[in-house]
Amino acid sequence: MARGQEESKIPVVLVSGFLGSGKTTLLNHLLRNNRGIRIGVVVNDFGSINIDSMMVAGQVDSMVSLGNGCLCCAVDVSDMDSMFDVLASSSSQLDVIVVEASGLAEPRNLIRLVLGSGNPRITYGGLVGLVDSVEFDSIRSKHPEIDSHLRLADLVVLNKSDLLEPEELGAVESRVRRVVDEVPILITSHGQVDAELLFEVPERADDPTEARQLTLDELLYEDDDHARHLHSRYTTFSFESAEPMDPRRLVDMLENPAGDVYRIKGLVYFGIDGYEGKFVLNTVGRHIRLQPDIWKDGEQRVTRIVSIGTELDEELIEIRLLDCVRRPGDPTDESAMLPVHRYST
Ligand SMILES: Nc1nc2c(ncn2[C@@H]2O[C@H](COP(=O)(O)OP(=O)(O)OP(=O)(O)O)[C@@H](O)[C@H]2O)c(=O)[nH]1
Repeated sequence: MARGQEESKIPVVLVSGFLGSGKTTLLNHLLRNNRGIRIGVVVNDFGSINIDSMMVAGQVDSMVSLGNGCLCCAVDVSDMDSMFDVLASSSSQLDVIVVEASGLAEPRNLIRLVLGSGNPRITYGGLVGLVDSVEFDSIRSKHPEIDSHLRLADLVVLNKSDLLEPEELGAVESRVRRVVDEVPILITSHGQVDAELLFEVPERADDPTEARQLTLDELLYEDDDHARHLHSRYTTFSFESAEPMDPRRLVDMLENPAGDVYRIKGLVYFGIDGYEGKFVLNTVGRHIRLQPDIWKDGEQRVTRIVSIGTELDEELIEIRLLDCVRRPGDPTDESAMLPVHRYST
């Protein structure tokens, strides 16, 4: 364990990966299967509605009631250091802090923040780079900078292996291997990574000193090419409606999203007889999921949807989403839910 080096220090492990690669899924898995490790969580989301933290918070709530010391904080990058102060306070007694980077974050900047933290109890615990094995090639062709992000990782997690045939998966793994060279690659599905594996600092197989490429000085003085900064190319659009949504029009919109939307996530309220619960919405590229869930006590019945993409036509997206709001005369019986069932199992 990284802690072994200095008993009082808490390793901060960064989890990065492009939009939709499975960071929240991995985090939820870790929190559910923490093996008694006390995990503090920082969610650094991008977008005005912090859906990731809502999802993770759902897990953390239940864990807190079990008394295992999980914390969850949604923060902006600039708040990270004060977050570390709170998390590392002696009362929290955490074993590790996991930071879920926004899908658009530059991992180098996050590493800088951790290495530059003024908190004496914090130590950099390594970077986990998630890869969506299905989308790897197409993301890379649009964002060649992904290669350098992955090379910073201590462990590359090749996720969504369940969606590929073994042969295809092997081919993707070889391509990732060519990019990351000696960085260990772990093949998983649904972010099922053993907590104990992540909370060690993996040594590079060939040269343990290579990790020193990430010294503070080098990170601070290396000039980022901001023209290629992912944030500058991606925008988010947040939508909220207290009125229920029409399932058929919403599914149609998801199947044919407006403009260059890469990822849609959120919570949907249909309010159909027998389907009064919430639906957790996740689309990655053409992959759509609408998973039924229950509202927590006191949770507002609203639909919240965040669209993420390049050069979003916000006006058009809003028109399309407003068109999905239920109108008088729309069916409200069980059959109205049929289009949703295609994506809810
Ligand atoms: N089939 C399959 N689906 C997965 C796997 N991992 C994650 N997913 C699904 O992929 C979608 C995106 O996963 P998230 O965990 O939200 O991804 P993320 O990286 O946190 O996404 P951003 O916050 O947008 O960057 C969700 O619908 C997940 O259920 C996997 O291994 N296999």
